Amino acid sequence: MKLVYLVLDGAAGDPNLGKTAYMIADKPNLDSLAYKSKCGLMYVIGKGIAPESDAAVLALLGYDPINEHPGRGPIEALGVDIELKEEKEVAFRGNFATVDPLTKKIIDRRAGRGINKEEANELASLIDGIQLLNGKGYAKVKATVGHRVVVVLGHKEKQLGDEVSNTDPAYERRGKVSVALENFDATIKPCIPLNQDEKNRITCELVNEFTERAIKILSSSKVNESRLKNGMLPANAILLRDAGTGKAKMKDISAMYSNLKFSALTEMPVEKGIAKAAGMKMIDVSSISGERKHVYEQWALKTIEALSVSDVVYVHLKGPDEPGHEGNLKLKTKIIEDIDKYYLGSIVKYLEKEDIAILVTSDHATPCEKKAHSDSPVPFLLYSKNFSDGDRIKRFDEVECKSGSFGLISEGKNLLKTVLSFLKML
Ligand SMILES: O=C(O)[C@H](O)COP(=O)(O)O
Repeated sequence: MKLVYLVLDGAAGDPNLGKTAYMIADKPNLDSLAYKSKCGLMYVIGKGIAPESDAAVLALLGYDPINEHPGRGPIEALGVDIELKEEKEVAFRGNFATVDPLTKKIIDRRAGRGINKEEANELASLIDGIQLLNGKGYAKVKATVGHRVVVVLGHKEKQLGDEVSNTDPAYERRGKVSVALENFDATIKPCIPLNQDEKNRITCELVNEFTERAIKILSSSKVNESRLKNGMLPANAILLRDAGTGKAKMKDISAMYSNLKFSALTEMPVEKGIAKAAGMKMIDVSSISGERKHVYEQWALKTIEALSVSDVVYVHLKGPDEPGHEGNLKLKTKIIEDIDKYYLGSIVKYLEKEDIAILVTSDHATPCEKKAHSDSPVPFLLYSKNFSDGDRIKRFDEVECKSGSFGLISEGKNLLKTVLSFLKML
């Protein structure tokens, strides 16, 4: 038996707030799969926790998202092949954002999301390599996808700690993980040490000086001059979150699951970094771009190819999350429909012919009404053609899956082992 593990990023919503994209979408493949599948609902990390994708994906893969978390900063750095010097460098996930340079009020946490690759690389190059703390410290900045950057702060002599707060007010640091906040004061926060350790204080000095310097340099950049001229928001600040030091290390995922072979198809640095740290075979999809129809059909082909060399193929599609953050229910629904039509439409017949199971879920809910991640439980379905007793659920959504035979899973970290055991793959 083999398994396709399909994660639709942020696709779930909260039916208590209104009809969700899953409920509205015309998704014949997901709905007919649900009818023949065993379904359920799941708190990905736990009730009351609105996870970021990093902790959520760790849980979906069976890691403890709190105690086995290598830190999002190092994960994103690994995702874009940045090596970290242990305890001499700290990595952060960053956002290009738009702020009022005087008040540090945040106008847009993502500078309107309209940053193209050339602009992002040009802006990053202006602050990459700046010296800090009178030459004792330094910054490395790498643009990744859209408004996202990886920032590495280093010190030439002193040890650095990673127990420091976020300057990005939208995510609150709780131990190794950050949780999404529904309400927050949209102002860049000072970075403060989370304990008295001297090395954390030094990291905070680096962060706060870097934040100030970045605003000054970016605000006077030619890129932002032309963005303003074209009526776009300037990307004149970097919001930092999820500090981590040292290489992202995780248990080898094959060793966790009876030496099953895992492959991964991912889009974003965070999922790429997790898959690499877990020891998965990375399937290169970087050359696939263009219209969603083409992208999803190509991803389906790559999934089928990966199945020839893997027992489990992890597929993480980012699509539905961003319109969730923008509150755009229409676009979120359309993207789910396109995934259903072009990805699942290209693979379901193959799975049935080859007797391959598929597990479909989300890493978290991103309800359009909240424009943020929420702790709402996410629906999942497990399909295998051998199931004679599917749940006869008519639609794949948050309401219908509640009555699925898997019931409500309280912690997503138990899902994969449960499913692999159920499929007798362990
Ligand atoms: O898209 C991402 O990178 C995250 O899931 C959301 O991060 P953001 O709120 O900083 O965009």
